[in-house]
Amino acid sequence: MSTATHEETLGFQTEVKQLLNLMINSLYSNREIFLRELISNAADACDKLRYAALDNDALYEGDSDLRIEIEHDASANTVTLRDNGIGMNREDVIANLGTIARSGTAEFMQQLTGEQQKDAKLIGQFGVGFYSGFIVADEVTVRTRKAGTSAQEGVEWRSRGEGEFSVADIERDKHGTEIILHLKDDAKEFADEYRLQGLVRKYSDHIEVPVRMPKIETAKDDDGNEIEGSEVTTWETINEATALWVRPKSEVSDDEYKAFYKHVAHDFSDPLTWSHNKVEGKLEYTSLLYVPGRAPFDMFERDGARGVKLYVQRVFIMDDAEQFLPLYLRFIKGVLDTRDLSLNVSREILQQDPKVEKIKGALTKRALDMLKKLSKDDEQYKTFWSTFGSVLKEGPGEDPANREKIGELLRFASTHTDTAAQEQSLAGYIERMKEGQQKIYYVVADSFNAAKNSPHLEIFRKKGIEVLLLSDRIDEWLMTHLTEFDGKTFADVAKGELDLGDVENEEEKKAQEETAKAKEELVKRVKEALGDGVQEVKITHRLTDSPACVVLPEHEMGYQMRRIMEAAGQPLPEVKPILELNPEHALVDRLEASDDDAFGQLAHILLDQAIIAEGGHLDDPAAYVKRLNSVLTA
Ligand SMILES: Nc1ncnc2c1ncn2[C@@H]1O[C@H](COP(=O)(O)OP(=O)(O)OP(=O)(O)O)[C@@H](O)[C@H]1O
Repeated sequence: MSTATHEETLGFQTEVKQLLNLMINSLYSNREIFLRELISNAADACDKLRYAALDNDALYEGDSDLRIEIEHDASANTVTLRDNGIGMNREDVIANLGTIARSGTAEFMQQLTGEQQKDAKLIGQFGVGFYSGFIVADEVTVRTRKAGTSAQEGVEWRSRGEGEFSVADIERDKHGTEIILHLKDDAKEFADEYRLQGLVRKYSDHIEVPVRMPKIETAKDDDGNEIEGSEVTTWETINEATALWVRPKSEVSDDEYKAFYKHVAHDFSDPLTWSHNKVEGKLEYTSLLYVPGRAPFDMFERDGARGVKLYVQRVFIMDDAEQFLPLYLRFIKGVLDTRDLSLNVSREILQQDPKVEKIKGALTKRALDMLKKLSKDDEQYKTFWSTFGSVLKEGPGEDPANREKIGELLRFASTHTDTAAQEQSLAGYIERMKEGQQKIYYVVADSFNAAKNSPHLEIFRKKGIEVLLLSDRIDEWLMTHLTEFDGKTFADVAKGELDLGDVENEEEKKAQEETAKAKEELVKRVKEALGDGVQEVKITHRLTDSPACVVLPEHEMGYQMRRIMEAAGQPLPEVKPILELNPEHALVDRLEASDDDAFGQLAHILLDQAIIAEGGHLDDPAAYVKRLNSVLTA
């Protein structure tokens, strides 16, 4: 090494002193990040040289093989990081390694409280960069030369991190930067090959610049003894050195995408599909999102692992960054790599950063588009729906802005096929709608069979109108949020007035009114007999086979939701049903012809049966059995 000349000692900018102090105190428990920070700077320097060399190949000085090298010396307690990137001249060194040039730095420093935890969060937001070397080192030496300058224009920077630093001119034959960390006594653990390798793999695996470490091999004689002086150093690349998501889509094979998925998701099976996107402009990010082929064991655990692996400029930041996708897409796995966040971003900061919301919005759209594409493949989509459909049903409630897009992805069982398989899309339903039908009809019950055989479907079946058969626990909740799709509203066939729209003609409607009028007396008698047990009694044309059914007022909570809430220990005010009678039914005729005593018995039986058919529980089942038996034996 040549002698240093033009040596001067300079003071750090006040903010640097504050930052150094703070960092050393608040980041102690997280100090291994120094390596990530320095590798990241070195990789940036390589990126910058690569970019500059696009116009001027000579900047490579014959060495275009960009790389980062890490060496350690356990006896001297040093760790050295070397890159052959852009390097710095004297002016750069003083500006970059003596000040913090970012605007707003002084204001930022004023927010610091001296409280370790709070400050650690803030500092994460700020970014510690080069100065993080002082978390583990009590002295840092930087030797650097800017690519394209002469060997005499090298610079050496030294500091103990205590308020001042020295700079001197040196001769340096290679461009690029070398940083020597003289480790503190309590940080000697980092002068260890395996520790360093582990950290490189943990944090910098997908930095595309190779990070190399020396491997010293010694020749052996015939007896297996090492031959002195025969040591040969070879350089071994420690990281994978390919950021898969950075490569253009056209250059990545399906097998590579699948292999990478297994690595990211810790899954042994293949993903169903993926979506790889690079976005430039106001937001700059690359995302690679996957739909797994199977559900993780903790999908329904609220604090189970979810979210994407977050990288900032190809540097790994955190696993399970759940802020970038909504909860109803918690099954999506993948990587987000962005330039818009700081390397030291923490979970707390992610919650506050408005850029995070924007990226989340964009990723949500990507994920929904990916699912839409997947839905074109019936077989694949069946697998997806049976695995994750019930999670996706949380979507309309959680994300009203994307309700329509989510609506396109939903699949239901329906009277179209009358099977339990949830395979009908809303678009398919709308295509099959009857002329004059304005609404999408559905019924909710505790089980598929209860839904399928609900008396409320009778008129719909007769008229050939399709009804969605809903029986998942989440369905009623879903339907309170899914109020509209493609301009069509939804109607629960067991609630409110039956409205078949223009499917019924004027003549039918008139005939119904006449029947209702003719049965006014019957309705009055039934109401008197049932008293408080019902809210109202009506003549209905919903039914063809059953004598009666119970209906809830339009905006009342449905029976399925009531039962779920009651089971969860939530008391709900009692709701009285509306009893609707089928005027065409023989039992209703019999009721009408009965005398007072038998009339009362039969009216109660009809009400109780209608409740049972609905999947409801009777208040007094023994009384029902008794009444039924007395009618049967009469
Ligand atoms: N290995 C390097 N080669 C060339 N320049 C470097 C190197 N390391 C640091 N620098 C220069 O020093 C500057 C300051 O680095 P520092 O890490 O403190 O902040 P930063 O990289 O700008 O931001 P961040 O806090 O996000 O890391 C860098 O912007 C870069 O110009």
